[in-house]
Amino acid sequence: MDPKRRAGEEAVKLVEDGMLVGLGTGSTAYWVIMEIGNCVKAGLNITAVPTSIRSEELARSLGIPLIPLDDIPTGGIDLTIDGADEADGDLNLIKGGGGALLREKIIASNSKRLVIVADASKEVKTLGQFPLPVEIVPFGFKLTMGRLEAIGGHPALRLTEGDEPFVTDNGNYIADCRFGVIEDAAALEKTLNLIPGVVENGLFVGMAERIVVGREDGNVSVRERVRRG
Ligand SMILES: O=C[C@H](O)[C@H](O)[C@H](O)COP(=O)(O)O
Repeated sequence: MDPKRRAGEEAVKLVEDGMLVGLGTGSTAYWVIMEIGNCVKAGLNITAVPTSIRSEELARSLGIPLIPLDDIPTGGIDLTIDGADEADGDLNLIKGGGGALLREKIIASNSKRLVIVADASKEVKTLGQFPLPVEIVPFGFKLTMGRLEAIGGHPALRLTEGDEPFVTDNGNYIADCRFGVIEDAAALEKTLNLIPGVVENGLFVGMAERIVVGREDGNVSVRERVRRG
């Protein structure tokens, strides 16, 4: 079985009756949503909120009950299960390879628990090999990219296969940045979000509670965040 599928199915064991569940985005979260769909068909009673239009469509097609975000209290999501592009030893993450980082971060920051599903390729010692997605507004995007360049981000505008700017679910662009090794993810996250024109960035610092990793040998490993201080 695909390691991503194995991780997804294992993580869904954390979903309990009555929960409000955040549905992630991407090829690993796909398996989470599929498995939640199976559980709902088998009688699991949950409601869910999606992190992208793609995940919303998939969830709807599977009959997973969705509720509008505006109908839930701040911080009211019980559990969100989502993928990641990189996860370091402290479970700090790079997300947004699929362009869903803004909605994912809003959902994650309103979740009591964030559980990450991944295959082993996502585990890294230090973040930064995967280009860091930064969501920027189209207005003045070249100026904003100049600011990202000035702080060492070497930004590249994400393009579609047709060479048009990739547009997020929120109508924005993505600048994929190469900062090299990211020693202080918390500081970089803040610095980026202070640049006018930047909406959000793909660094998720101190948010994930645990990571469920599907491995090629058929095993699944679970690692929890060590709380410091
Ligand atoms: O924008 C996309 C999300 O952050 C994904 O969760 C992330 O890119 C990981 O996706 P995948 O599981 O497909 O590698």
